[in-house]
Parts: sequence; C-alpha cells; structure tokens
Amino acid sequence: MAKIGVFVGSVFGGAEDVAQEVVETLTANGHVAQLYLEPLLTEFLEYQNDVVLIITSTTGQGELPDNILPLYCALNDQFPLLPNLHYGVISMGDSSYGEERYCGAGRQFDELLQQLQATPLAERLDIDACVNFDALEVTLPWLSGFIKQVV
Ligand SMILES: Cc1cc2nc3c(=O)[nH]c(=O)nc-3n(C[C@H](O)[C@H](O)[C@H](O)COP(=O)(O)O)c2cc1C
Repeated sequence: MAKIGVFVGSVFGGAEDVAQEVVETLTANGHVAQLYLEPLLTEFLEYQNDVVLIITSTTGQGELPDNILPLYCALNDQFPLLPNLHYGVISMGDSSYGEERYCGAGRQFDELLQQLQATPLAERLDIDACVNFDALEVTLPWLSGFIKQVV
C-alpha cells in the first residue's frame, strides 16, 4: 500500500475527470490516493518520500493550466531536491497545436521532476485528443503498468 498524491492541471475539466478515475482505481488497488485540484507546494512536499502522479492538460501555447502553474513555479523557484520521490506524468494535449506545443505542460513537469532528482516509475503518457476521444482508454492500461511499479 502506497501513499499517492494526484496533482491535477485542468482548464475544462477533462484532466480532472481522468484524475478522479485514477484516484478510484488506485484506491480500489489498496493504495491511499488523494486528489489535489488547487495544489500547493506544501502539499506536494508531503509526498517527497512517497509517490505523486501529475495529470495535466496543456493550454495556451504549450503552457500549464492556471490551477497547477503556482505549484510548478514554486518547485522551479525553490528547487527542493527530491531523490526519494517516485512519480508518473499523464499529459493531455492535442497534436494539432504542433510538435513544440504538444503536451507541453506534462513535458515541462516531467523535465522539472527529473532535474529535482525524482524517479519516474513509468514513461510519461502523452494523450492526443486528436487520436483518443476517450482518454481513459489509454490511461487505464498505462495506470495498471504504473501500479505494478509502485512498491
Ligand atoms: C485554448 C486551448 C489551448 C490549447 N493549447 C494546447 C497546446 O498548446 N498544446 C497541446 O498539446 N494541447 C493544447 N490544447 C488541448 C488541450 O490540452 C486538450 O484538449 C485537453 O484534453 C484539455 O483538457 P482539460 O479539459 O483538462 O483542460 C489546447 C486547448 C485549448 C482549448
């Protein structure tokens, strides 16, 4: 049983819907999962010896949604090293915005967590709204692989 924080970045609610399903699945698998919709650095740091999942859409031109941007900026500014943190990133986007911008928010978060010395438990999942109308179709198989890596 692991303690898993699910930190969400969403503009129109799609990533939030995915995150709610993810929390239900994690809980059904015996983990203690908590959803954060307006995530703060203090909340994130409570997981520095545990597991976090970032589930974020991309907005603007490859940018982070407003609700998760303060957490990203605080991590980037304070730059706390997190060598005991394990994580996963589910990044939602749309490839019609172009390669540079596609899933930019999740990519930025993934890169930052690697710089902070956290360890990914699975390769980032990029979900393309052009291809996957139902994000859960790709999320749930990815999540079952992720869960197997959680000790
Ligand atoms: C105004 C706007 C800007 C967007 N910009 C990007 C972008 O730069 N890159 C990308 O991959 N997707 C972009 N998207 C697509 C969204 O990330 C995608 O539709 C996502 O599933 C929305 O999730 P949400 O409902 O949680 O916000 C954009 C969507 C909108 C409406």
